[in-house]
Order: sequence, then C-alpha cells, then structure tokens
Amino acid sequence: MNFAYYCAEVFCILALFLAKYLWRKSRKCAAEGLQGPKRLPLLGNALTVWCKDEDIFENLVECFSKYPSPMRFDIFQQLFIIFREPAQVEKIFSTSALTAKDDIYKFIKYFDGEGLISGSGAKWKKDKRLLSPLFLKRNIVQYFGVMLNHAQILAGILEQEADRPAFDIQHYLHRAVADIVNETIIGVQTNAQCGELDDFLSCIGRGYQLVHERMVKPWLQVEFIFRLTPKYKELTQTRQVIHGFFRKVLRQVKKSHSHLGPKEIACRTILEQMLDIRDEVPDFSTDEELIHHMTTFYSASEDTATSICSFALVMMGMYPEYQKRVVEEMHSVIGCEELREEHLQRLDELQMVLKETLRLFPIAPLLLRKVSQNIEIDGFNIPAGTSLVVSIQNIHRDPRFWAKPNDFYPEHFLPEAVKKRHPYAYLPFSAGARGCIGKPYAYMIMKTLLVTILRKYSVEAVGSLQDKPITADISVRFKDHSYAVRIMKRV
Ligand code: HEM
Repeated sequence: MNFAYYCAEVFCILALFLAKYLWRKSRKCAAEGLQGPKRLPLLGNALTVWCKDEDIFENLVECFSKYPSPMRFDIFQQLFIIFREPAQVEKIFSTSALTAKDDIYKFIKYFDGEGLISGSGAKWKKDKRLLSPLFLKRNIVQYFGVMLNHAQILAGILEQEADRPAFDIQHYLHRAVADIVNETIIGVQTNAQCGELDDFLSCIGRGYQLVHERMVKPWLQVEFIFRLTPKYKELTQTRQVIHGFFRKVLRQVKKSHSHLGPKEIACRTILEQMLDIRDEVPDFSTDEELIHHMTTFYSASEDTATSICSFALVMMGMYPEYQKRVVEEMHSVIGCEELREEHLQRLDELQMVLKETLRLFPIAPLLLRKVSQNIEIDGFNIPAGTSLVVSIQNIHRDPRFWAKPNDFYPEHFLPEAVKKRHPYAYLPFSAGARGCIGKPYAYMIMKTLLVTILRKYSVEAVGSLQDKPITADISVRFKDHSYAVRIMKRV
C-alpha cells in the first residue's frame, strides 16, 4: 500500500516537473535579456549550489557579483532574479505588490506559522500594524533594567575566563541574550546563564538548521522524500519542544494576566501586551497564533543579537584601535556612573562599530520576495509569480559604495561618508513595509551587553578578517563557527 502510494507520488512529481519545464521553455520568460551564468538543461544553475553546505553562500555571492543587476539565476527551472543595485532595491522595498515573501519561507512556517517573518497578506498587514508599536523605543525602554541586570551577571560569569587562554564568547552571549529575551518578551525568568536552558537553546538552533537545509536543498523540499529521512523526525521533535515551551508559558501568563494597561504597570512584557491587544481586538490572534508570534520574536532576537555581539567583540579584538576609541568614549560619557539608557544614545564610536559589524555580517544576507502582479523595475518587466532576491551581502561589499569593502572600517559610518552614499546601499534591517521591527530592541540589548563587558575587560582576538570567511544558514556565521577571544581584566 505504502509502496504503491510512493510510486504514484514519484510519478506525479516527475510529471509536474516535466510540465513545469515545458511551460517555462515555451513561455517568453522574464529572464530574457538578463545576464546570468550559463544554464544546463533541467538543472539550470544548480551546480553552483552543488557543493559543501558551508560553501553554498560564498559561491552564490561570488556568482551574483559577476553580472549586472538584475541578473537571472535558476535552480531546477525555478527562476530567481537577483538585485544588487540600491536604486532598484529601493523600488522593490517601496512597492506594495512586492511585500509577499517567497514560497521558500513556507519552511520557516513549520515553526513560525503566520508570524510576522513568514506570514504574508491581510493577516500579516494587520498584525504588523498592531505589533510594531510594541518594539518602538518608547515601549522597550522599560526593559533596560532587565538587560543591564543580565549583562552584569554575564560580566561576573566571565571572570572565570579572564586572563586565561582564548575561549568562545558566543557560548556565553547566547545564554545571556536568552535570559533577556525570555524575561522581556515572554515574561519568564530563566537561568540560561547558569546552563539551565542549554538543551532548549540547542534544540532551537538545530530546528532552524534543519529548516535552512530544506530551504537550500531542493530534493528535501519534496515532502515525501523529506519524510523518508531521519531529519523529518528530528524536525518534528524540535517543534514539539519549542512550541511546548511557549505553550506552557502562555498558559501561565494567561492565568496571571491582568487587564491593567501599560500606564498602571511599570514593566509589561511583549506577551502581556499581545494579550492586552487581544482584549481589545478579539480576532487578533488565537493561542496557537500567539505561540507563532512568540516563536518568531524569540528566534528573530536571540540568535541575531547574540551573533552581532559576538562578531563585534571579535572585530574589536582584532582591531584594537577601534576598541580603544569605544572605551575612551565610554569613559567620557559614562565615567564611573552606573550605566543608564540615555548613555547608550551618546556612544557614537560604539554605534559606528556596530553598524560596520552589521555591514560585514548582515544577519539576513539574501532577502526573497514573490512578485504578486506584473511589475516593471528599472525598465525590466517582471511577471507575477517570479522570485526576486535582494542580495544585501553583495551591496554591503560593493567597492562603489564602500572605501574598504572587505575591511573592518567603522569610518564608513562617519556622517560625511553616509551623506555621500545611496541610503539603500546599507540595509542590515531591510527596509520598507517588510523592514525589521526589532531594531531599537536589538540595539539596546547589544549596546548594554557590549558596554558592560568592555567596562570590565579588554578583548583580544587573533588573526584578521581575511582569515575568517563567512557562511550563512538561517543567519550569517563565521565558517569555522569560532568566536574565540581572550579577555583581560581592566585595572
Ligand atoms: C541585530 C539584530 C537584527 C537584525 C540584523 C535584523 C534584521 C532583519 C531583517 C534583514 C529582516 C527582513 C527579513 C526578510 O525580509 O526576510 C527582519 C525582519 C524582522 N525582524 Fe529583525 N533583525 C534583528 C533583530 C530583531 C529583533 C530583536 C526582533 C524582535 C523581536 C526582530 C523582529 C523582526 C520581525 C518581526 C521581522 C519581520 C518583519 C516583516 O516581515 O514584517 N528582529 N529583521
């Protein structure tokens, strides 16, 4: 029975594949007139991604840099049009017909459902309008105390590594950021910094790794093939753990949820505020949808803030002249006082270091959209149904916009340099209707952690940026996955 079922399924898939091939061949396709790498029959440009997982990203970025924007690229008859020209990207990000996420995001839905990152359409639009204010500076400023508390705990824990050989700073940052996110977004106090959440953290990491594998390996996208692999069982188990965690939290928070609004209560978590919204807008979200929002916010913040802080510390360790500038400015702005939120606004050197870190390591280096109606961009007619890729990675390393594209050079963000550049030449948080809502929250976490660490320790890292090639799964990483630094207590 099962065998017959699978045979029928294989037959249908092959038939669909062939029909798709013939249809695309017969159609006067959008790619005509666009340059791109030589295509093989059926395979298209699939050989570019036929390599070790960790090399896929580098190969794609290199390939995209060779042709003028927009260029064509196709994998197994699936056409992608790649953009790396700021003016074209501005048009994409400001066009309402281009707010739909590409089909590839459906794999993220396994965890995030119709949450803001993977959702599209009317529900996404409405949820985005309701949820964006929760991440505005005036709302998240209430979380500064929690962030500082966990940053100070981290600085204390790091004493065990001080004046010793190099160690991986990311391990400690993951735990600290997890405690901050748990307390501020979902309202539970966890002891991740004492190691109590390590299983959950590695489960989330593994879950998104599996999702990414499906996104880049076309054969794993075929449901029945995926189900035959052990990865299916693993993915199902990770989802049970992650959603189980958030379901339990939701049950607890619902029990104690008070209907007092933000004016009456000093500190109100994002989850409590989502429950407040549901009180006022009854069709806002079911419990299941709230779990998807929590999963989205958690994954959008924990891994991103951890990665950027880790990259920034490694960069400051490799380029001590910038660390020195940051620390001198910290002394003059903060002095011996306890860190306050308003200090963070005045740390221009740190801001430039973080911006440069986000330029070199944009968390989401390739952004994909699905064209929902025929559209013209820069004289190119693009039909509905086409997949667009905005290659942030290529734009961020383009020598036309950056004096030292492959170096760590925070001067790229001096006001006079910024003024000369197209605003869409720098897009670490994306832009337009689908832009990131977590930017102020992410900056507050990152600055609080970095200042607290740098006040107590100096940081050293060996090598230079050129020794550390990058790769990307669900976000950008060092290829060797090592964020090794030495820390020395400041006297
Ligand atoms: C350094 C940290 C961060 C970076 C670099 C970053 C970057 C981005 C980028 C590039 C996108 C667009 C993704 C796409 O179009 O596929 C995005 C979307 C999003 N980010 Fe962030 N993000 C960061 C932190 C956060 C945080 C802390 C949150 C808060 C919960 C957050 C919430 C979101 C959400 C909800 C979206 C989806 C917006 C939409 O599609 O409407 N992000 N982020």
